[in-house]
Amino acid sequence: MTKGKLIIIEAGDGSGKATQTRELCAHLEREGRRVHRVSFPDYASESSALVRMYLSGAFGGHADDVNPYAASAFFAVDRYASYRTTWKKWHDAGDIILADRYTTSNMVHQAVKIRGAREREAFLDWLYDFEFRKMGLPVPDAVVFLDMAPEVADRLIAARAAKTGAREDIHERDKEYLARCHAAYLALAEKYGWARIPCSEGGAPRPVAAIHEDVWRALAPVLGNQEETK
Ligand SMILES: Nc1ncnc2c1ncn2[C@@H]1O[C@H](COP(=O)(O)OP(=O)(O)OP(=O)(O)O)[C@@H](O)[C@H]1O
Ligand SMILES: Cc1cn([C@H]2C[C@H](O)[C@@H](COP(=O)(O)O)O2)c(=O)[nH]c1=O
Repeated sequence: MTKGKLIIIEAGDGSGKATQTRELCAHLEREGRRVHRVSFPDYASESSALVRMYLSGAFGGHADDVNPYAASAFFAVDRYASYRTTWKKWHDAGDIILADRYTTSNMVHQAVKIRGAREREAFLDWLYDFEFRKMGLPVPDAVVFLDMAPEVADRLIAARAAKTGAREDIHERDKEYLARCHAAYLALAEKYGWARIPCSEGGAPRPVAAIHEDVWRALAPVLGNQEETK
């Protein structure tokens, strides 16, 4: 059976993933494509209980307090539940699935806790085996990395928090950790051929529509887009 396409929108915290996933979904819908959005963690589901405990500091107030294997398992289990209860049927039917974060977030946000290069590689091998082979989650067809400078993302998070009153989680409030994550995103994008889209210049975010145009163009070979951006 031909499965659908699984496209991942990845980036550091507050870098525009939800915004660009929405833009891409709306564009594909205008083209008459069958497309669905999912996002991880799946905060609305009870399957994310351990993730919520971890991010709110129940196991320690710093990201590095929780070993990456344990934390990765929390996120992977949440993904498995979402796949089996929600989007497997759409993927099996040949639809396009747009995911705001995926295993790729564990590859960055958990792997950076491991300082040694050899140990980090061993972790990435373990993670691939755990999520894709043992759990049977689908391997993405394409990964788009939104490259927003950490200091710009930080301002976007602060502006959003001022509007919504949302509290920063243990990852978001650790700026040194977020800078390590950004460096890891750059390295993994290069290593795995993720499409890197520059999202800020001169200390400011690029316009949402301009970023979307680049995302659209980057995905044309995978999605078979018929036309340029509208
Ligand atoms: N290119 C942009 N220019 C200006 N503001 C933006 C841009 N992209 C996103 N924003 C705003 O920045 C904030 C963060 O964006 P968004 O929620 O899309 O990021 P995210 O990566 O999904 O965040 P998180 O990692 O916290 O889930 C939102 O308030 C959004 O409206
Ligand atoms: C899915 C997933 C996420 N993470 C990390 C990445 C972020 O720092 C948080 C989630 O925060 P968001 O602002 O709600 O996107 O969790 C991870 O380490 N592993 C994962 O699989």
